[in-house]
Amino acid sequence: MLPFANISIIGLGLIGSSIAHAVRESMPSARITGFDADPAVRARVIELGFCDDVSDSAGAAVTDAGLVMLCVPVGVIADVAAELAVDLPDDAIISDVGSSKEIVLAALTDALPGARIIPAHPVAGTEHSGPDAGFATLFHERWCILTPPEDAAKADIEQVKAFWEKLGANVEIMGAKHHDLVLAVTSHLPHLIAYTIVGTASDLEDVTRSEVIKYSAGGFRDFTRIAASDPTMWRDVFLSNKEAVLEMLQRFSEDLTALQRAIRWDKGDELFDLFSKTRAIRRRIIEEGQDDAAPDFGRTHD
Ligand SMILES: NC(=O)C1=CN([C@@H]2O[C@H](COP(=O)(O)OP(=O)(O)OC[C@H]3O[C@@H](n4cnc5c(N)ncnc54)[C@H](O)[C@@H]3O)[C@@H](O)[C@H]2O)C=CC1
Ligand SMILES: O=C(O)C(=O)Cc1ccc(O)cc1
Repeated sequence: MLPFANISIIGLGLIGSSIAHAVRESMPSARITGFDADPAVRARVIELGFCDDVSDSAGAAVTDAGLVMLCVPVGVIADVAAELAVDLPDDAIISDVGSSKEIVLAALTDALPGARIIPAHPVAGTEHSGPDAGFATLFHERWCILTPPEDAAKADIEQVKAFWEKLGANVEIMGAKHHDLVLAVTSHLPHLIAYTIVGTASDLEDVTRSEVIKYSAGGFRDFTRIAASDPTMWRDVFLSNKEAVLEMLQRFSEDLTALQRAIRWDKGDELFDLFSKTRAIRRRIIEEGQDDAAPDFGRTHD
């Protein structure tokens, strides 16, 4: 049985379009209605044909929905929820794919009192954005974390879980606050480090830009991929998960200072011990078959 017969997707970029492609593949009889605030995106989605209907307002897109999936940057979720509030059917489940969850849960609860809210975060993506970037297999064997409010109906959680499993994801359920702490270290901090390191390299006066490009082997190249991620989306992630990101950044700077000291004072044993520990972590990830599901260094989709 289909988890949902009518699915509305608000925001038709990388994640929204990937969900649409994946629904088309795994639930071909489900009807997909889309909306995006950008008219150029709407026009492109009509050309690409991955929605059955493209509406010209968020409200019009949700009137028949069983599931509404908000696939917009976290910073506009509250506005979008307010925009569609009067048109949201009483029995629809509203969900999202935002990378930080505590703020999303608060925004949806405020804007849509009494609604059936089951936030989600597929821990899968790429550095690309827009409706051309989506693909049906994005969620295969990747984690999708649901962060339902404490009073959510079990049946609603199960229905959204079944939906993501149909798209090929493995589903985990956790509290929004815990999600934000975990993702701060596994995804948000790595992105922040990538943005920093690529920025630092491009600022160096005695290394020309062409040398940075020419010799960007291995590690640095992986960082440039991450640092090419969407600026709007990542600005919103850092501002919406401020507390956890700052906490992890504090720990990271302390560890960096310790490493700095070890290099300065020739503490080879300390460096060797740390690098052995980190190598063991990587090997465990590979052994457990999680290298593709790990968030998310070095993963490319071309
Ligand atoms: N990019 C990634 O790898 C991942 C992103 N996410 C989350 O998914 C969400 C969407 O990200 P992407 O698809 O990558 O971004 P994207 O930039 O590819 O798509 C976002 C779309 O939302 C539209 N939009 C912006 N404001 C809107 C509004 N007020 N009403 C309707 N549409 C609006 C934009 O025009 C754009 O087409 C974000 O919340 C992000 O945190 C989650 C997992 C992975
Ligand atoms: O492209 C990568 O390596 C990513 O890390 C993709 C990604 C970006 C944001 C998320 O919330 C989850 C996954």
